[in-house]
Amino acid sequence: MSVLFRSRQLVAGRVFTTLCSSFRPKVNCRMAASSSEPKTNGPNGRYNGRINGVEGKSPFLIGVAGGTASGKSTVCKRIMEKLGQVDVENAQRQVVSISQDSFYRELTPSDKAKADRGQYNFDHPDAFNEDLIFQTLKDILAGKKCDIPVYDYRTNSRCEGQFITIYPADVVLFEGILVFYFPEIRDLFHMKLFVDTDSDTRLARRVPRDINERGRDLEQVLNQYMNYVKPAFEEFCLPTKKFADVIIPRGADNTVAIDLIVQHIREFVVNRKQVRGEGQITPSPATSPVHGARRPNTPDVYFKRPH
Ligand SMILES: Nc1ncnc2c1ncn2[C@@H]1O[C@H](COP(=O)(O)OP(=O)(O)O)[C@@H](O)[C@H]1O
Ligand SMILES: Nc1ccn([C@@H]2O[C@H](COP(=O)(O)O)[C@@H](O)[C@H]2O)c(=O)n1
Repeated sequence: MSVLFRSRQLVAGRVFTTLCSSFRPKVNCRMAASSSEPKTNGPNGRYNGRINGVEGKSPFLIGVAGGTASGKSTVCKRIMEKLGQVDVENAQRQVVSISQDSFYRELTPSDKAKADRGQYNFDHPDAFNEDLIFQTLKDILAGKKCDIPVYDYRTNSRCEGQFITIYPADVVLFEGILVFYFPEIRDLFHMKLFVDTDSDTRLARRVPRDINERGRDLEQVLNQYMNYVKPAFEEFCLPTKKFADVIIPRGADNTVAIDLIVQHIREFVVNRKQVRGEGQITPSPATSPVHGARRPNTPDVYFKRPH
């Protein structure tokens, strides 16, 4: 196994400076399933000697942070595509992606007026409903079905009465600019990714996106960027890069990094389904395992707890 990881590290080059420690085997699931063994507590005592602490019912929760327009949602989409999950009906999905933007606080009338003038700081941690994020992720980890608010950037508010239902899944991706900012939330993730795209590229992507998709004009986008987005990125988002297990330079262009992450997810899912005696996740034909197919019954494919 260590040979495999060493060769993976060489393939990925500088991308995976922390990946090796993420993959370091600490719990063999076959052993962990035994009730006679000593219990091994992970962050928040969640593991307790079993996969995610609840005998395979809890999803593998992945946090995906990074600056605005770094490609967080695109990376999540690529991961889902490679796992053959994009065309799967919502209720049947084994891998789901949720945006932190769904958890912006409802604005007071005066804040709403500020937001309409581009003078509200949506990049400050206070703009997010931290308690709702925490409770939602706890519910997801408990295997509960959850309703996530739908957010409308054009009105700077939630869409009244509209929710996306998240059904219990094997893997949940939670992406956003400040997903690693709040310690209690950060500690919930089993794996933490940081999408590291250079700031000129991010601005060049944000401008057309905000104009075309978020109903803004050029002046508003640039003012907001200079007054709020850039300073908040430096103060609140960038310092959270140090919490990442895997840093992904160039975002979705970095197919090597994405393939390695997908491989890790697949190993988790395969192992859990073995433990539960179920079928396996269906990879899309486009999926390209970095080191080729591996036999699912051999011990080296059992999920290795990342922390
Ligand atoms: N690798 C890429 N090459 C070109 N455009 C990209 C790439 N990744 C993302 N984009 C575009 O940049 C914009 C922001 O990407 P997105 O994934 O939504 O970022 P984030 O979720 O970090 O805000 C979108 O318009 C997206 O289509
Ligand atoms: N009403 C809003 C809410 C958020 N924003 C900006 O969105 C950015 C976060 O989303 P990304 O997809 O870019 O990660 C954040 O930088 C906010 O400035 C907004 O403009 N309006």
